[in-house]
Amino acid sequence: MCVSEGTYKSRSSERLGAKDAPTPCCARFYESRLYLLCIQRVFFFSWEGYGNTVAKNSVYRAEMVLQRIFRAVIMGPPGSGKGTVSARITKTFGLSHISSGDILRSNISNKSELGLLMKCCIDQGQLVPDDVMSRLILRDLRAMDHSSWLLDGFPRTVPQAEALDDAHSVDTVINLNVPFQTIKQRLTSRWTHLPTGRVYNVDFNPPKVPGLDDETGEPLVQRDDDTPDTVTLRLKAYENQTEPVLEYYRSNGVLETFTGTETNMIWPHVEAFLHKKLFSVKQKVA
Ligand SMILES: Nc1nc2c(ncn2[C@@H]2O[C@H](COP(=O)(O)OP(=O)(O)O)[C@@H](O)[C@H]2O)c(=O)[nH]1
Ligand SMILES: Nc1ncnc2c1ncn2[C@@H]1O[C@H](COP(=O)(O)OP(=O)(O)O)[C@@H](O)[C@H]1O
Repeated sequence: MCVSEGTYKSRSSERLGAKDAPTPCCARFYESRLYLLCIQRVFFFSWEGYGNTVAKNSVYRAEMVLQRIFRAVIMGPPGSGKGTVSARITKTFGLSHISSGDILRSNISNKSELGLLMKCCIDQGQLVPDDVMSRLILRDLRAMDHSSWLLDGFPRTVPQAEALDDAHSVDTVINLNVPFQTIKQRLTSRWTHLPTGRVYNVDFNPPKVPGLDDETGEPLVQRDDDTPDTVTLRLKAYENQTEPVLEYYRSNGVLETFTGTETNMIWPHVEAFLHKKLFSVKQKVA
């Protein structure tokens, strides 16, 4: 169901408080005549880049082939290493990786009107409205009915988590708990290969040739929303809108939190946890 402009505004101001009520970008989504058109496009658009990512990731390691579908979500503040850890999870366990940010950026690169409105939200450090986002992701998940997946960047609000729950059951939620101070420095030195979402960092994992993607040789870019001011706004949005989702999953008994300041220290714990989790899923089925 589409949320009306009035409903959206009143829900948002309840959640954010009057001073944080929706700012021009999101309001423009709803005021614009484009809105209905956007919703339709969310249903019918197809993204080649996204299809390729899914295809690449669907090669399962033989020993990890599951007899039951396994669905996971990875959460954490911007820059906590969700993309980096997701790449390791997909490589090790063969889950298909779906990144909401990559899907949005792929849409933006098409220069559609919907994409421009999304870019406006992203560049202002705001979240894209829930109903647009939920339709976008759930539509893609419907096309993966028989796959195990790892969802990165969605849900980011409680209504998004509820929309996901209505459609799919989530086996586990991996929460990367990394201090904000660590994050700020990482994001301003993040370089991204936009077509695949591969990320690099001048300190942590620099590309072999500065400025170029290791696999394709294509140029890397710094994201427009990785500036210090926008990072501050994104962290605020995380605190206000995404932290309640952690509580939602904690009370559902599926949240697993990993705390630290370095991905290389966190990763072995995530890997061991998933090994155990996947093994127990397999045992239950056998
Ligand atoms: N210095 C440092 N950088 C890291 C570490 N882990 C990830 N990064 C970098 O931090 C940035 C943000 O990581 P990313 O996986 O994109 O985080 P996401 O925003 O949560 O998806 C990227 O440039 C990564 O290469 C780490 O342990 N140390
Ligand atoms: N589930 C979502 N709901 C609303 N907005 C989203 C969602 N996922 C991504 N976005 C938008 O895209 C931006 C970039 O997301 P992402 O690539 O996941 O960033 P990061 O990995 O640094 O947290 C977010 O700051 C937000 O504006």
